[in-house]
Amino acid sequence: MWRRLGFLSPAISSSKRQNRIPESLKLVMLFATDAVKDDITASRRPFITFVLGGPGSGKGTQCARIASAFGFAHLSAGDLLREEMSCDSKKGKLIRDIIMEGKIVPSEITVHLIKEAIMSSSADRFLIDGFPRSEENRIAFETIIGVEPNLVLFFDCPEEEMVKRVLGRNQGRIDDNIETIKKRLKVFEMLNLPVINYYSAKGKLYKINATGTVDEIFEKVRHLFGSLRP
Ligand SMILES: Nc1ncnc2c1ncn2[C@@H]1O[C@H](COP(=O)(O)OP(=O)(O)O)[C@@H](O)[C@H]1O
Ligand SMILES: O=c1ccn([C@@H]2O[C@H](COP(=O)(O)OP(=O)(O)O)[C@@H](O)[C@H]2O)c(=O)[nH]1
Ligand SMILES: [Mg+2]
Repeated sequence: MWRRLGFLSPAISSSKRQNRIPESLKLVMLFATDAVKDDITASRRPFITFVLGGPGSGKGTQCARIASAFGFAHLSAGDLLREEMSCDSKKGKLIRDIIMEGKIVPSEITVHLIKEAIMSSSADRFLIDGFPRSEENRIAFETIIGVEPNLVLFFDCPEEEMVKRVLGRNQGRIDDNIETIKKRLKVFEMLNLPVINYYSAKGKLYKINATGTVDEIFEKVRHLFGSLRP
């Protein structure tokens, strides 16, 4: 059942550049001592699935189905950020500006929100939807939270289909417009594909062809989760 995928073709040759860790994040990592990590991992070791794919590939839709069929808690990084963005604060405004530009919010903000959400849940299995979006995100999560994902799902969808879906989403999102979508697709290719390649090389990636109906795609996902014993 477990398909081990080889390397996907590297999208860019400059992934090293993307690995640079900003000084502010280095400091957070320095203080991510074992005591802090133990917050999450001391009493339990939750089963963690990262759910990746470009904008409109169907991550949120499939996560909702997986959550209800297999008892996972669904944490959408984008939803957590949008909630924080609605606060009338400096941080809220920073997040809004970054999302509007289709860029990636600093890792320490996103990892903190995910950590809080995991800690306030009693679930033993989590879907982390739309994260990590860059190698820097991935390294921050693994350093600060202190665990690696058990499984990484990648919804592989042609750009044309993703654009069509996002433009039809109709949820009033500030980033669901053609200008921002173009930027998000570039960011996905430049920063997210290296993360996908990383987990592929580690044998943790499960790639799903995300074309077809929601039911057809869920059938493939159901097959995978049905074979797991988390
Ligand atoms: N397989 C599918 N076929 C057609 N439309 C879909 C499919 N899966 C999701 N959608 C629709 O496409 C839009 C984007 O889906 P969503 O799950 O929000 O994607 P993502 O979280 O990856 O951005 C939504 O309006 C959703 O209803
Ligand atoms: O870990 C994350 C998740 C999301 N975002 C930002 O939030 C936006 C929307 O993310 P979401 O996952 O909701 O979009 P989707 O891919 O589902 O359309 C992204 O384009 C980014 O600007 C981010 O910076 N870090
Ligand atoms: Mg989504």
